[in-house]
Amino acid sequence: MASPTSATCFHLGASLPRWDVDKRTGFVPTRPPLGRLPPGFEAWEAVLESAVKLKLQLSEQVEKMGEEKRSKEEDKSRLWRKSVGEMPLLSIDGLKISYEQLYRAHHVLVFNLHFFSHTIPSAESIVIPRSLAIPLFQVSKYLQVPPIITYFDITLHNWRPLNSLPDGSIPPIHSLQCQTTFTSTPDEDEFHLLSTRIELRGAEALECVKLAVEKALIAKDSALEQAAEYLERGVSVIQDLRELMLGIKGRIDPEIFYNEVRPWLGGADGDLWGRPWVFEGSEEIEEWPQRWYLSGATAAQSPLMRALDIYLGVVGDGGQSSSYSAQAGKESFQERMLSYMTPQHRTFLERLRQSPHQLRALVQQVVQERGMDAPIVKAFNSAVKALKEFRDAHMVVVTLLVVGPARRAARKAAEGADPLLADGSGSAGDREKDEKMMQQAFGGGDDSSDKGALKGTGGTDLVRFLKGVRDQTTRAYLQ
Ligand code: HEM
Repeated sequence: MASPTSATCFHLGASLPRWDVDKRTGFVPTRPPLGRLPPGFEAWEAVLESAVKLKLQLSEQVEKMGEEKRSKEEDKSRLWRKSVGEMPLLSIDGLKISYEQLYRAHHVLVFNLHFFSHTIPSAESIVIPRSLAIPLFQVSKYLQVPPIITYFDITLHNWRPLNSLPDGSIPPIHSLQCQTTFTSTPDEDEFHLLSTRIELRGAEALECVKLAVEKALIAKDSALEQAAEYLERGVSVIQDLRELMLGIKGRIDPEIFYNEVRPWLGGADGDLWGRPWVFEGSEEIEEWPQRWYLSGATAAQSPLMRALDIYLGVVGDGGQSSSYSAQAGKESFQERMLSYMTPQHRTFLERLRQSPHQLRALVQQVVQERGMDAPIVKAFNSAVKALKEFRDAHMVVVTLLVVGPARRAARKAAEGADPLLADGSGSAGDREKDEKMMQQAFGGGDDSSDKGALKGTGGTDLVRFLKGVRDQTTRAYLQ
């Protein structure tokens, strides 16, 4: 087995700050994200503030309202969109002095973009005015992230502590609130903050696995024992992530989530009426990177989950059909998700993936030399099991919040009733009921032939996709 060199032990620890990754908070910034742009950018902030205060409604909801209410909502959103068109065209030069300002600018502009696009009546086309489109494209180009709402905007950079934080302390996971939501509902707050909490708690798992790699490289008895101990600690953190995930039950009303929150996060490729999003003036942006995608925000863009997958060898299982491997001529979904992350996080993950010292390979070597009973082998398999169980919990939550409401809506629609009047029966549900529903959703055969397959906000055929990733995780077990 390879012995460590200073370079190999050094490879991640020293580079953490450079990649915007902290060993205490992971991919979440250590300080609360900026809450407001400097006064010169007040026009963008004011428009966002007014969208939130006006409680703008999704056009798909408005079109189901009675005539009077509908026309009131349409007038309200039309006036708001007019105010967006009347914003001055601001130069972004003044923002370039700090990443915090640029991140806040992206956050504000993409919330404005989604308020704008998702309130346009179905009979009208979606044309984003220059006053919004041009600065959004400029900021996105500067940051090298897509001009659309991403996980970074709604999760990693969308929180503030409930109480002020003493200098140097890390954000307390249970005492946070969102900076911006579309619906001002506690359900939406909980939804975004769940991922923020998981990212924050998960930082310790990353650190443990990183230390386990460093110890495993030494390959001596005592170092391998220490590596196993670090991995076991990582296992208990991943188990905490599962508890956090399941703890969401009862805190988000599935019908509110499915009908009122989730549609706001949809991207340019997911319009219900198939309309393109036209960005006025975007052709004036020089050297615009053509490869950017414009799908909606999804936690599949989570750098934490990707890092755990890389560490535990879930990524890169040589050519087997999976969400990480591309089909001929097509980038895989997971590859595409990388392009929604910041270049710092992308590079961090790419470095991790290309590292010549992969934990799974190191542990595999131990299997050959010492057999399956070696503590590090058992600890590695426990970590894979914990990650698989986290994915099972995720599928329970997806069943509760997406599959269940979608089925109820389809049933009501087929019966000719208004799907929005569904009884919300998914909100309580005991464990047995959840699991039965999950079995029905995920337990059957491959639904790839289902033309009307349910889509995630990231654009996947979600049942098939999530089953695939779970199976891929089980393939990482060592035996
Ligand atoms: C709470 C409500 C949640 C819902 C309704 C939900 C829904 C979904 C859906 C529909 C997908 C399929 C991809 C797509 O968007 O097209 C997905 C994928 C994914 N989600 Fe979630 N999700 C939730 C929470 C989370 C959280 C808190 C995390 C972790 C931070 C997470 C991590 C992932 C990952 C990593 C994927 C990619 C597939 C995988 O690696 O297992 N999700 N999610």
